[in-house]
Amino acid sequence: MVKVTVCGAAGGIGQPLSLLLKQSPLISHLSLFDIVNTPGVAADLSHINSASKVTGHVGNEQMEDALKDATIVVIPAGVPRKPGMTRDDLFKINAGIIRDLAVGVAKYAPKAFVLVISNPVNSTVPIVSEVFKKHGVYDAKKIFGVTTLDIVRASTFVSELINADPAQLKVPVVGGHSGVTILPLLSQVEGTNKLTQEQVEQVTNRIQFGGDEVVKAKAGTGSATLSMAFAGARFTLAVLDAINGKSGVVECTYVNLEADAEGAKAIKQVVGDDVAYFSAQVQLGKEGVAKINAIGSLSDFEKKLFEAALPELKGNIVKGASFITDAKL
Ligand SMILES: NC(=O)C1=CN([C@@H]2O[C@H](COP(=O)(O)OP(=O)(O)OC[C@H]3O[C@@H](n4cnc5c(N)ncnc54)[C@H](O)[C@@H]3O)[C@@H](O)[C@H]2O)C=CC1
Ligand SMILES: O=C([O-])CC(=O)C(=O)O
Repeated sequence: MVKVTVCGAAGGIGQPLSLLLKQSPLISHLSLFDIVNTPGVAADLSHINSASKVTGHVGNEQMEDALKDATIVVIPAGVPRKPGMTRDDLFKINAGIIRDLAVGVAKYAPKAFVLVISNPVNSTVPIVSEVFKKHGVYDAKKIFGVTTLDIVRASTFVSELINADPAQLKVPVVGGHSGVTILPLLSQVEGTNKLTQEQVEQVTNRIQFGGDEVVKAKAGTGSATLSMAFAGARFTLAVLDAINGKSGVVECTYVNLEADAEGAKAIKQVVGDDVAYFSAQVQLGKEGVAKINAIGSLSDFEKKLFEAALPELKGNIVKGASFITDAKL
């Protein structure tokens, strides 16, 4: 039995993400949790003729049923940005939402893989980790920040420039998931040597601020939901493939570097000892993180991007972790 619970399932990301997951034969029970509207979403999705069972759960009193025995918990719960806001501006509201959901997961599904979509990801992942530590159920190998949308965007934008197939083109994007902390490594992609430095800088900026492009176009009605649902489903299905024993599953994802002490060594040589969380190319296995791959070679331009990213990333991590370490749960 593979149960996947989506927390925030009635939202802009939650609904299309649940639709995509309903199509997967790897899932036997899709459990939809939110503070509103999940009975309707669940009734609707349950008419789709794929094998999985769909259940809807609303509010804290139904949280245990929603979460218990879950193999994977995906969390797109919380408020999205409006124009003019940074992802960090969401901390005020989303930190508390993520803390409370993490307490529920730590109590009712302590062995689940937790996939955090809610922003600011750079801080919400440390929040989940610290809650799990306080409950004595922490396993760094199983808690992931979903940065797949950065990878999806990078494949799209770069392939337009080098005339490649976007579905096949892999562009590593490491670091964090906000503005300058998003670090696309174009120099590692075959075919990008054709680009001028100006093109490299422009497309790097577009990847870093792709979220803002959508926020602006949606003009106050929210941020990326459909492309995020696609990216979230891709990452969830990759985790499921790895759980099912598929080898060679590698995705960029934001993890605590403790998840692979050996792999972390090479990364820390580049980012320093005091960066606890980093999105890297991660090999996924049955137990979660199997190996964190090295960052690889960087161009001079990319080295400068790292310098700009690290102070903000470290600040975001400390802000998230101390929200829990300084609190009583
Ligand atoms: N990691 C990434 O790449 C991306 C992250 N996001 C983030 O995802 C989050 C959700 O975005 P949208 O779906 O557009 O927002 P939305 O407002 O459309 O949906 C959020 C859902 O969360 C629910 N919710 C609120 N508090 C809850 C709680 N305590 N328990 C369960 N559910 C709760 C709401 O009722 C709502 O249905 C935002 O924080 C956004 O910034 C968005 C795009 C990309
Ligand atoms: O930009 C936002 O606020 C939502 C997000 O994380 C993204 O689209 O990458």
